[in-house]
Amino acid sequence: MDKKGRTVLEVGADGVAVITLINPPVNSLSIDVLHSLKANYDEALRRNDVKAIVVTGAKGKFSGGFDITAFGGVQDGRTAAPKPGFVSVEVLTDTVEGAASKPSVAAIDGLALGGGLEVAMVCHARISTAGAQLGLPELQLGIIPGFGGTQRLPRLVGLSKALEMMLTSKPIKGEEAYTLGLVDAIVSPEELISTARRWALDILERRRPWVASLYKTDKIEPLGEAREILKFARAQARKQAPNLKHPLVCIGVVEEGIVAGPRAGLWKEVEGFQVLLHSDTCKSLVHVFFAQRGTTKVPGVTNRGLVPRRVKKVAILGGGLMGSGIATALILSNYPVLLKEVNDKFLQAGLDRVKANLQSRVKKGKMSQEKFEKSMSLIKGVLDYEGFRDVDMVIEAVIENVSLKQQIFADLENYCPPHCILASNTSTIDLNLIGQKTKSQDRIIGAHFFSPAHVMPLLEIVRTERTSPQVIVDLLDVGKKIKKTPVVVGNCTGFAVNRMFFPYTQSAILLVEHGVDVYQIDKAVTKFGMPMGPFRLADLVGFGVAVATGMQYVENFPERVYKSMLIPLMQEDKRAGETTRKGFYKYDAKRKASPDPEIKKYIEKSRQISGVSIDPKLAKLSEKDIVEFVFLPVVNEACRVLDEGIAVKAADLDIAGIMGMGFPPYRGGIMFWADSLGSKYIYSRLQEWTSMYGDFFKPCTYLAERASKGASLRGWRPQHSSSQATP
Ligand SMILES: C[C@H](O)CC(=O)SCCNC(=O)CCNC(=O)[C@H](O)C(C)(C)COP(=O)(O)OP(=O)(O)OC[C@H]1O[C@@H](n2cnc3c(N)ncnc32)[C@H](O)[C@@H]1OP(=O)(O)O
Repeated sequence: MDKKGRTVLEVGADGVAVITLINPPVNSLSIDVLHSLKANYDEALRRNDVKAIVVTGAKGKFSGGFDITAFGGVQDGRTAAPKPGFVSVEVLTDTVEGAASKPSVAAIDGLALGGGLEVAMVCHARISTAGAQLGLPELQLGIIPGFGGTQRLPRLVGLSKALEMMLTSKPIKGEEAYTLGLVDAIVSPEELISTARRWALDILERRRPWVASLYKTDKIEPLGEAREILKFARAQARKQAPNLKHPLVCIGVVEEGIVAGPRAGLWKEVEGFQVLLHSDTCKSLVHVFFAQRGTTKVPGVTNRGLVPRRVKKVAILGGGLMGSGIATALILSNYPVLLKEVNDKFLQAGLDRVKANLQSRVKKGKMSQEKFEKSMSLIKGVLDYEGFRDVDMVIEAVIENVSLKQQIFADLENYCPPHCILASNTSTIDLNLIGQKTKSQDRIIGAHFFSPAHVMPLLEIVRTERTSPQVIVDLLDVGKKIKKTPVVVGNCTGFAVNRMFFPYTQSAILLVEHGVDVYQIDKAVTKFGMPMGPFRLADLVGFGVAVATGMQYVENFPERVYKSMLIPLMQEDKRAGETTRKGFYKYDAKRKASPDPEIKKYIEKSRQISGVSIDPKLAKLSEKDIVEFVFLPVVNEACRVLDEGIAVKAADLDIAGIMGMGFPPYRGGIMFWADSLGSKYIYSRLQEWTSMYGDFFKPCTYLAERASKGASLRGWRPQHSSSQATP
């Protein structure tokens, strides 16, 4: 079998051996790289012409850490992993760090993450470039550092900072690493290797200290203080991520090192790593890691060798909540933007919203005043189309009105240059309809942002059967530049996210009409990991939107809409959600939600209209049952979305749900989670509920087929990856 990566050893006339990690694209530490690293180290330590060692990574990147593609194989036993503790203790601690006669220096450029930084911390000094990223992001994958990072990082930067870096998974830049003492010098990329070589010789000749990080004690806080820090970190972890064990394991392992000594800590790390590697959380988060990177791989589009065209100027139509949010996202990434409105008043309001969005960043310390001013200088308000003659992309974000949008697109065709991308932020209207009065169907595309657009990470890119691949590639590139995760989907009611999650509120309402408590549902769903339950979400979005969306669904999927008057009844009484201070919850002046007993009367009335009576079986629903009632219809709709080719692959739906709705990533996404329950189980539950509560729950053909074979829901790719899909 082909080897996956290697290291090379080169010995210079100065007696310094440079060992280079080579495994593109990020020089990850595959099992082959680790074996090769050990072999080269053994050789360097053995050879008489080698006095000192420098470790570095090829092509300006030290290492992105352990090879994440190897996780699956190790988890299911296909890949023979080295025995526990072999890399961490035997190779890195006892051979490299413990080398009695030859010092090692890490030369870091680009990135040193996870296992990469752990290898560097084992060296006796670290030289870095200013822009390099250093961090231990293992927790984002559901594991803890496994090559001694939990022990060495606190000894190099102190306990508080080390815990912060590990628990948030956020890397730091070389400059900060130098201030903290994680690296010993900052140099330019050109001087990196030569400085590291000299440094290694200086250590050998005792002109610089020979430091084994594992045994440093000067940065570690005294025991009493350390215990307080650990206690605080534990409380925070329990509060922020009550469903997750691995942050607590990490804190426990760090504590062991402080209380019982670093070697005991190393072994506890080995033990914790092994257990977590096989956890469902790790499997889910690794899936999410690759799924997120996979959204930009669209068969028939991104494999054609098309190069994204440069978008130099963007125009946005509409300065409302969405338009101003989109404008904010664009100027934050240095795109010059024209914001068009219909009159001065609206225009000023739009510009003010953009300003407020940026100011809130300044207030939170996330943006400097200088960057604020620079960003604001990139936006220009206009009232006509004159400035549109040299824009490369337009994003329309006006109200959801078909004839208005048709007129706008016809105007755009007249004013914008012929190459200009014509995007709409519609969340409901058919893009074919929007472009009906133009001859530019090939450059019409959906750019569906989620509110608030400058914060939410998802960008649904909606293609019609006529959108050209070049335009999709262009928008994918813009999406990446404005730091969104783009997911390419087909044209249908609600596209992927809203369509999948329409049944989310629907089944919750069905349960309520059958006697389940509103707040019990929200509690079960938030405990499962959603940022908020369906009722709190409905309040946030506002009932106006809920009713309008509901109508779209009744029109397009009448057979599977649960028709309830609950929301319209409340809306009639001017309870329309958070903005009216009353919805399913009541809100105080600070918008804090609390349950409202008054909603009982609306529920009673809507129950009567629906002709539904309280079902005593549902009165004692467990939290698990509530979660399944709410999410299995979402899975059912997701299956339809996949089967119709609206989504290219199931993993895209996982990411869409995570990024667009806040589905907990540690459950892997909606389809990944569904497969953990099994298609047979889901099918049988939906069937049972269909017989009891009607066709709202009826499993779709795709789900029925998969269940009959006992097959996974994800392991299938649509034959037609086109956007064409009729609901
Ligand atoms: C024992 C140890 O303690 C355990 C570990 O080390 S676990 C690993 C810890 N390391 C990490 O978590 C880092 C993960 N990687 C990242 O955060 C980012 O990829 C990065 C910052 C390195 C680069 O980001 P960016 O430049 O935006 O490129 P990105 O698209 O993410 O990655 C480029 C490619 O490298 C791959 N890649 C990145 N890190 C990888 C890794 N550690 N292993 C395998 N592949 C990796 C990506 O999958 C992607 O592949 P693709 O082109 O086929 O999609």
